This record gives sequence, structure tokens and C-alpha cells, in this order.
Amino acid sequence: MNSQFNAIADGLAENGYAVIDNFLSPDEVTAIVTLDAFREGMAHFKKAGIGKDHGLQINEAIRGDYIQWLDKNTSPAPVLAYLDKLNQLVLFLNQSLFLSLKDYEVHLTVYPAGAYYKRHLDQFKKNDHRRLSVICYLNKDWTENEGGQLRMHLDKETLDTLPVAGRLVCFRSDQIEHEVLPATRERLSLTGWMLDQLADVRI
Ligand SMILES: O=C(O)CCC(=O)C(=O)O
Ligand SMILES: [Fe+2]
Repeated sequence: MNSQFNAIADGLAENGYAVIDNFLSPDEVTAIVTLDAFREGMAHFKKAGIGKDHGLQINEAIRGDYIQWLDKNTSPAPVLAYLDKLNQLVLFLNQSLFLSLKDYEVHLTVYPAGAYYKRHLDQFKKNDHRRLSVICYLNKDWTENEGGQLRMHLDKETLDTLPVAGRLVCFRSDQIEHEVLPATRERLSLTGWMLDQLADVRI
């Protein structure tokens, strides 16, 4: 694990982003995607439609994903294991890159087939405390012709990354514009941010 953390720190320092495979093992991914809470939650999101009360935010013109914020106290064990790993990564990055990250926040994300998220920067407001974006994908047997790439717009090129199970992408929220291309199948992920202040309480 330490070599993965090192690779993330190196990538962030040198390029502003890092892509790491097997951040979660196949078993860890299976444990998360087969959780009742996850499967039921997804059905619930779709039925509930737009509504803040259910932790769901949709703006179809820009993004077509469905989200559920994760609670660090009450999430099921496989999710807590992932959150704990992120917490360790926060501590590691603070030490190795001299950052002062204070907290992190994560939501489960579902992009139904055909959904996308147009080009954007995650830190778009002045008072935004998102410093690093960190996304882990949960899609087994994903192939290139299924689409769903994360497209990062770098200085001189664009970089497409497939959302394959266990892969982690981490990048500077204030610097790297990115978008999610539409896919031909449902696309699952854990989307999070490392913050320079404590996270709001979200339901
Ligand atoms: O799922 C991804 O690859 C990126 C998601 C994203 O850009 C976001 O939620 O801000
Ligand atoms: Fe984003």
C-alpha cells in the first residue's frame, strides 16, 4: 500500500494527477457493489428523482449522475474500509507533500447509461475547500468500447482513463479540468474530495 501512496504523491507533485490500479482489490470492490444498501439505494435514487432531502442532486444539462453522500460513522464495513484508506492517504499526503488537508468527503455515484458530466473544474467557487479530487471506480470487466472515460484536460494533451474496478484517480481540484464521457452501461464510482477544512455535515 505504501508504494501506492508514494506513487500518488509523486504523480500529484510532478503532474498534478495520479492514476493507480488496484487501489481496491477485486474482493473489496465486490464487497461494496453487492451491499444491499448500495443496490437498494440506487433503485431509490432513480425513483426519488431530484431532491436534496435524499442527498441527491441532478442538473441534467451539465451532469446526469446520481449521488449518495457517505456517512463516516454509519456506513457498512466495506465502505468504512475504503474511507479509512482515504484517511490514511490524507495523512500520508500531508506529510509527504506538506499539505494541510483536514478532512475528506465521499459520495457513491451512479451514472446511468448515456449519462455524462460536462467539462468542469471541481473547485469552482472561491470558498470551495476542495483541494484534491479522488475517485475510485467500481466497474468490473469494463471495456474501451463501453465509453465512460474520465477525460482530463492537461496542459498540452487530454488523457482518457477508463473507469475499471479498483482504479483510483487523484488530481488537483483547482487545476485539472475534466469531464465524464457517456457510457453504454451503468457506471459506478466512489467520488471524493480532500478538503482544507472540516467537511460540512451532509445527509
Ligand atoms: O467519475 C469521474 O470520473 C469524475 C466525476 C467528477 O468529475 C465529479 O464528480 O466532479
Ligand atoms: Fe469533477
